[in-house]
Amino acid sequence: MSTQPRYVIALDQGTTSSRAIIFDDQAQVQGSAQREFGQIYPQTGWVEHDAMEIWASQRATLTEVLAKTGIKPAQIAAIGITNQRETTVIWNKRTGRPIHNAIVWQCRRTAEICEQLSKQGLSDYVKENTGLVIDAYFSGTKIKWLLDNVAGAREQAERGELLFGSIDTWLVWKLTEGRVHATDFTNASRTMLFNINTLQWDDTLLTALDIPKSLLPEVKASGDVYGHVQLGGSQGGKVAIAGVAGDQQAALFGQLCVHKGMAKNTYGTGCFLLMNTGQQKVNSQFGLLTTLAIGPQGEVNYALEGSVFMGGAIIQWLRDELGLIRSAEDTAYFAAKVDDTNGVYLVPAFTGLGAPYWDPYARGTLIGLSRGANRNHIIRAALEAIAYQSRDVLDAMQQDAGVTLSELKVDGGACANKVLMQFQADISHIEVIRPTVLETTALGAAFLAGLAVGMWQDTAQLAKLVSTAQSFTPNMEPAQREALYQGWQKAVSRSRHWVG
Ligand SMILES: Nc1ncnc2c1ncn2[C@@H]1O[C@H](COP(=O)(O)OP(=O)(O)O)[C@@H](O)[C@H]1O
Ligand SMILES: O=P(O)(O)OC[C@H](O)CO
Repeated sequence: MSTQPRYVIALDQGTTSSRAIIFDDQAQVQGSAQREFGQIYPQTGWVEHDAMEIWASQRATLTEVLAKTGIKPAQIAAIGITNQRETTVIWNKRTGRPIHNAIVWQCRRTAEICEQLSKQGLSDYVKENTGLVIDAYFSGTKIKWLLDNVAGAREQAERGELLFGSIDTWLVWKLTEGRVHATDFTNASRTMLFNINTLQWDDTLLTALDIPKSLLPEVKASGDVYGHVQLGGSQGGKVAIAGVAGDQQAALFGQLCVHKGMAKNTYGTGCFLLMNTGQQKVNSQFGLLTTLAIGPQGEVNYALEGSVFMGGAIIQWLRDELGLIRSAEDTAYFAAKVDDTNGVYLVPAFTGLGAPYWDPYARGTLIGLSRGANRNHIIRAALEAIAYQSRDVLDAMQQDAGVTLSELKVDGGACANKVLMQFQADISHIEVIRPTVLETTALGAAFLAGLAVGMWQDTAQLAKLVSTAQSFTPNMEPAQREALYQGWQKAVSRSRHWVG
């Protein structure tokens, strides 16, 4: 067997599981390992992870994927890391132990801190300098909460004994045995503490949130070498950690959306639609976020992002709460039994609506029911809701960026569903392009890692390695499309401002 380093490992640390995937130099998956870990809900609306469990699960997948494939550390050119974004860990730099569970991106406990920031008149400042809206989603207020609520934390932080990290930073620290405390631009841009104009930590926001700068990691390019990890014990070897990016930006890179005007939609638990806007920072007028992404040379680019909270999660609800299906795959079968939803709309505003509405008071609505409405119609309405929400974001994005997209690249678990993909093409009047490798997030991290150590030369070479598995061409009359979409907008308006 050749010992040439012709493989890269992507560590994909997600909200519900940790994965390790080995890609070869043709960008083909050679093996993978996955471990789920616990979700901790201490109170309504609070979500935590045990950062030590995350580390253990990620380390285990790394060991397992090497054992499964028989690939030796010497054959690994580099390891890339991609991660659930915003989730916040603070640990003691001497002991390497977290001072508290990680506060997860979904956690709403800091809503009050956000209200105070808004009352201080910081909304415009935050939008202009971080590209974000003031929201509990991002790391900044989570850090403040930990410093204010964990006994002794603030004093320790002021003595320089604590470190903050998003999950990438935590994993790099652990993998390098405490030698490297760093993050990348894409993850930094989700903290609400990072100035996306100057590419520096923002002193005004650090002061407003009372966060000592000594807590913060060094910020590096996504395609830099971050450090080295010893793989395979004393018989093994050192491998570079080269390539770090937040999962949605990694997926954008994995789809090779590295130029202005290229967009992808990831259909996972939620849907995350990102468009690369190149060196141009677009300030959204329609409720989207401005965030950092990665350009063709690994340089910092800007992107617009629309986050939809309920994507594939609607399908889990049909399965787990309504018992209408046994598995997510069943939805395509039942939905295909009917031509349309018979006028039924499902607005999945279970936790309010994200982009472009940002209405925390909206609630789920099943509307348009008539005596003939049956299970198949409701299942179809659930699938269509994923596509309608994506169209909402897509329309906002095209208006903000002043472009008309000719194609939308897709990935994520739910894009396996052909009915959903065809309806997305129809309702958005756009060509939907599904790649052969659906693990685009991991592929993006692998690409960054391989490029950083010279296993691949440039993105033009990478473009030759990826292929389209299937494309879905729009095939709906304009009048029908607009009538359906108007129905959706009417249904959305009925779901809004329901509570509070
Ligand atoms: N064939 C399918 N049709 C519709 N939804 C699906 C299908 N397969 C998976 N899903 C949904 O996709 C989600 C899983 O996708 P994945 O990319 O693994 O998400 P995440 O990374 O957010 O955990 C689940 O919410 C599931 O309900
Ligand atoms: O772990 P995922 O795939 O649910 O992604 C989470 C996002 O990064 C949150 O912003």
